[in-house]
Amino acid sequence: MIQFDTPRGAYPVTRMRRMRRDDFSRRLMRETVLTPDDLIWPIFVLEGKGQREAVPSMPGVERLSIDLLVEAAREAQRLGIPAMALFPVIPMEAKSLDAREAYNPDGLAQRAVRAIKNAVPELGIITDVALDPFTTHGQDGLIDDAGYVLNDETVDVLVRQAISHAEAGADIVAPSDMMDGRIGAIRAALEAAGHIHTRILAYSAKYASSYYGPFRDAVGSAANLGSGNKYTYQMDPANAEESIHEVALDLAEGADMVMIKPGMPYLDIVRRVKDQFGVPTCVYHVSGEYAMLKAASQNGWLNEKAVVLEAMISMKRAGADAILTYYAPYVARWLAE
Ligand SMILES: NCc1[nH]cc(CCC(=O)O)c1CC(=O)O
Ligand SMILES: [Mg+2]
Repeated sequence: MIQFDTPRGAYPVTRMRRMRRDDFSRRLMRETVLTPDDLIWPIFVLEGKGQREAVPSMPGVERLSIDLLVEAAREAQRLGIPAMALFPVIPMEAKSLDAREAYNPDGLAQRAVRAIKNAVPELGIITDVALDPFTTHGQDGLIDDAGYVLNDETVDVLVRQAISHAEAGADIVAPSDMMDGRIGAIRAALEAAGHIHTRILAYSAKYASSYYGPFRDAVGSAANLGSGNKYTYQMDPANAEESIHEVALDLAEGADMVMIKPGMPYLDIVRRVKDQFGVPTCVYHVSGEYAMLKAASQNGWLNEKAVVLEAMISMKRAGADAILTYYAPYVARWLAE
């Protein structure tokens, strides 16, 4: 037997395992809790009636027509999920170079908002403010002859889109495009139009991530984007300090909440932002993260419930106040068991 002539640290006065021994003491010292209040449920919305389409790269996620979306909203309410985020799937014939369908008062997103607010008024509705579902090229903005995404011209369209969402009854508008100055422009327009209660969830630190692939399949922008990329507006995954600069600007321009995206590979950013600003901080557990966990679970390689709940608690532990995740209804059901 090895003989130690000096005490090994603080042992045995301090035995870290004492508190871990029993369930009651583990519960007493648990630092982070997860509840359905932490969840935002993203849903893809389709034209038509009674339409339900699977997303091949996201097993378990479906695109729903508005009538079925309203059923899902009732389910969210029953499960105690505070809010839903809507992502419209726009038919090719409604896409254009100027993305004018984005601010059509009778567009798919605007009709979806009205239908849900009519049926389930207490459920928070978040709309995506970005042009990629509406452009023929799949970029989040208007482009010049060289294909460069124009900032200020795009912001003008985003403002019209955000106002049309607020007029339809959206509680939160969420610009996910990464143009400069759009938060300030949208805030000013909302105030001027009397929408002083409409919250802005700013995608402040949105990275140019390859984890968005399944989402682009789901909304059908992958084919339009082709071999294009979003490097001239979304952030470089190598950067962290820049996220602080981005968040500071969006808060100064009037954001109520900020979003870090993607989720698990970017938890260092979540922690930095939360520590630095102490504002409502959301994290987007994106489509590729969903696809990875789902695929491994379907193969029997991971225990789905265990790994998903671990992913959720990790995002909260990093400082997230709310988690936007395709797993939201699963998580709410597991928490209710
Ligand atoms: N405005 C685009 C948008 N909004 C949400 C996502 C991705 C979300 C996900 O992967 O779940 C994207 C993709 C992109 O930037 O190309
Ligand atoms: Mg910015």
